[in-house]
Amino acid sequence: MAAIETHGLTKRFGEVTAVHEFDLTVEEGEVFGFLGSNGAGKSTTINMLLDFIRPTAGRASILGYDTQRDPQAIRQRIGVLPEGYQLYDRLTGRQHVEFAVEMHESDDDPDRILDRVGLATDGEKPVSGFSTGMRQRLAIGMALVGDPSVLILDEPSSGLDPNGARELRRIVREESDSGTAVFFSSHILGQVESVCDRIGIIDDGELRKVGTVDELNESVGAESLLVLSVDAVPADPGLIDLDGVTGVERGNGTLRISCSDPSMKATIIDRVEDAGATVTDIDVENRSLEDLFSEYTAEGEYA
Ligand SMILES: Nc1ncnc2c1ncn2[C@@H]1O[C@H](COP(=O)(O)OP(=O)(O)OP(=O)(O)O)[C@@H](O)[C@H]1O
Repeated sequence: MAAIETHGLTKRFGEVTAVHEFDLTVEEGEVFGFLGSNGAGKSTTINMLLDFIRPTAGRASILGYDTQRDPQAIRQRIGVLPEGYQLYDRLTGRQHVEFAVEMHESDDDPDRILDRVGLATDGEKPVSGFSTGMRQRLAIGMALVGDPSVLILDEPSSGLDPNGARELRRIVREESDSGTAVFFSSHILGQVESVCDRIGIIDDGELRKVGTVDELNESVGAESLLVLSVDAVPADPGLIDLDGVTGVERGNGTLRISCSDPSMKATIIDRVEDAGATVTDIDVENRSLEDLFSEYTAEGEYA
């Protein structure tokens, strides 16, 4: 049974389509990176999975339970690090974990949880004295309570220093090794790339690409980036209409053209010169996953 499954999941807020027809499957034990820049639709998707908001269309299930019909059954089986979680300054770290243990009716040992997130010696301190990273660790610890089958982590690395981020990756891998599916939402490629089995890139409410890191690297490796220096950037040389051209970015005196068919380079240069520009230099760069991500997320830069 899939850990998370969505079919045509859609959410509109008035004119804004925050999530458009997402079809996603996350398998048991899989670490799925949900990658997108601010406003891409990540939190809206998570809020629908948690039944905090209702979809405009489509449906979702977690561990076979429908998110709208069986939210209670889902809550008992998942751990969540929500966006904008709240901690109580007066309470200690340990009290927070104890609270989570009670809520889950679990028999987890709070000290073991605190130890897993590197707060073993800070458990008796009030949270008011916690740094941002310590708060984040505590919130992650609370999400681990009850041995969840699915972990949903919204921007789990925010506030963590490099050590904390490494510890988080270790925890995520441990959870995955024990069969827990992890839905890891982030806007930082490096954090997703280093720990996730598969990545979904979302932008502007659309799921643009899904694959393993290797698959995504392969798909982008087939592409090259042609950088043309020009005396004047032509208004619209119509490059995007050419077969094999997947993106065009206009810069100051440059045109950066993503192109999946290397034999198109001469045609592209002809088009640019036909549009009245003189090409003064030509450079070809290999593409990386980073480029793919920025291509899908750089607002309005690629036409
Ligand atoms: N309650 C709401 N009412 C109106 N628009 C909303 C609402 N919630 C989200 N949106 C819009 O939906 C889009 C997706 O927002 P969402 O918060 O899901 O993005 P995100 O990927 O989680 O970004 P961030 O990392 O900044 O939280 C944005 O355009 C946002 O402005």
